[in-house]
Amino acid sequence: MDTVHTLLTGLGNIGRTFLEMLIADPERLPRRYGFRLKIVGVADSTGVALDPSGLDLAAIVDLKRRRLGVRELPAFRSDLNPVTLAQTAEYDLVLEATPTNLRDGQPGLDIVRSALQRGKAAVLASKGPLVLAFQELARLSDWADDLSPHSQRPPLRFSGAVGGALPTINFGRRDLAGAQIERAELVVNGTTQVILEQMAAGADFATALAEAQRQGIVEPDPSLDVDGWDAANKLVIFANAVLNQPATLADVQVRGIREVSADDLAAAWRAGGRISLVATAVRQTDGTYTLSVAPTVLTADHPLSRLAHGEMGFVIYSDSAGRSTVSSLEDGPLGTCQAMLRDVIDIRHRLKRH
Ligand SMILES: NC(=O)C1=CN([C@@H]2O[C@H](COP(=O)(O)OP(=O)(O)OC[C@H]3O[C@@H](n4cnc5c(N)ncnc54)[C@H](OP(=O)(O)O)[C@@H]3O)[C@@H](O)[C@H]2O)C=CC1
Ligand SMILES: N[C@@H](CC=O)C(=O)O
Repeated sequence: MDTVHTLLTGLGNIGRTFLEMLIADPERLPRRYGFRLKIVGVADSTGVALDPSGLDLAAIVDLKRRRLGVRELPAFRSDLNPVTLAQTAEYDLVLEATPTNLRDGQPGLDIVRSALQRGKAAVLASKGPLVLAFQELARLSDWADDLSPHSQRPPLRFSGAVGGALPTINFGRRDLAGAQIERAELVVNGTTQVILEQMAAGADFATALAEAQRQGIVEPDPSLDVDGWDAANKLVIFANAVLNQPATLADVQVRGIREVSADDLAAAWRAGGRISLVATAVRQTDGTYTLSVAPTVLTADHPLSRLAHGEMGFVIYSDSAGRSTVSSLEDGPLGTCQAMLRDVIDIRHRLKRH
């Protein structure tokens, strides 16, 4: 049985849920895919634990549920931080789920950079490294070879970073290959979906935000969701990864949901539609895309107007595939963890070929 030695950085809603998912069915990967994930290193804000023979996942989950840190673990390493862990440990793959930091992308950026520089694979849930350094990370990884299965560069995957289980990146790159995307409308922020639905049902903003937080989908800094930056992050990643446009946040016009009123919401719902925070890319005659994020009225005839219960979705118009609509109703952070797992399985298949 093959073993993929793995680091997991960030043990919050995503990192902890990922471990719970592994614990819930430990035989799923070996049975169906012929390999095991062995978590040899973890990191949270209290530090790093490392055990080359494999950490006790149940103990880590128990610790995090009690809001304690990895410094309590017997395998705690006071001489390491998350970046030096990625730089020095023996492993095959890093799963990165620390907070999205739009100032300098740290610590996620140096974790992923170090892993790729050492030829290790990386799977990200966090968006900061991709938003701030997509082109650099692409050059270090198999993105430089257009994800060729024959690439000798380490694999980089992040399908969960752009809408969790919603297959935004995979669909755009793989299933629309050969088509020219004319317009993409992405509803990829679950938090604002929940807030706007709760407010439409009569809740005030604070109560609506608290409900999204209870579901475990709000960013550590909720203004990233509410002010549109999480959706803008995802649009920047989509632009780089799918539209081949090396966009940055400066290229996106961003408006969040703070000015949406209960009256606006009620009017949209009464008319059979809804309001969602939509990230839009529109192809211009020169081949570039304009990028924007804004609360948008989706009238009853819009393909995404039926999204409900925090559901996310996208509609993409292309020259040859016509109109493609995909949606995903996820159970809190678990959908993102599934997306990370599908990335791991994809990577495993690629590495096995070499
Ligand atoms: N929640 C979701 O539904 C989704 C989240 N994401 C992305 O995944 C990432 C994690 O999100 P989420 O799990 O919700 O966030 P949380 O705030 O729940 O967890 C963040 C984790 O990172 C740890 N951490 C904070 N600072 C550092 C540091 N300097 N070094 C190492 N670890 C650190 C925290 O430690 P401690 O436990 O000690 O506080 C915590 O374990 C974010 O980038 C987010 O954008 C992507 C898709 C969906
Ligand atoms: N805060 C994000 C989490 C996933 O990226 C959201 O609400 O969608």
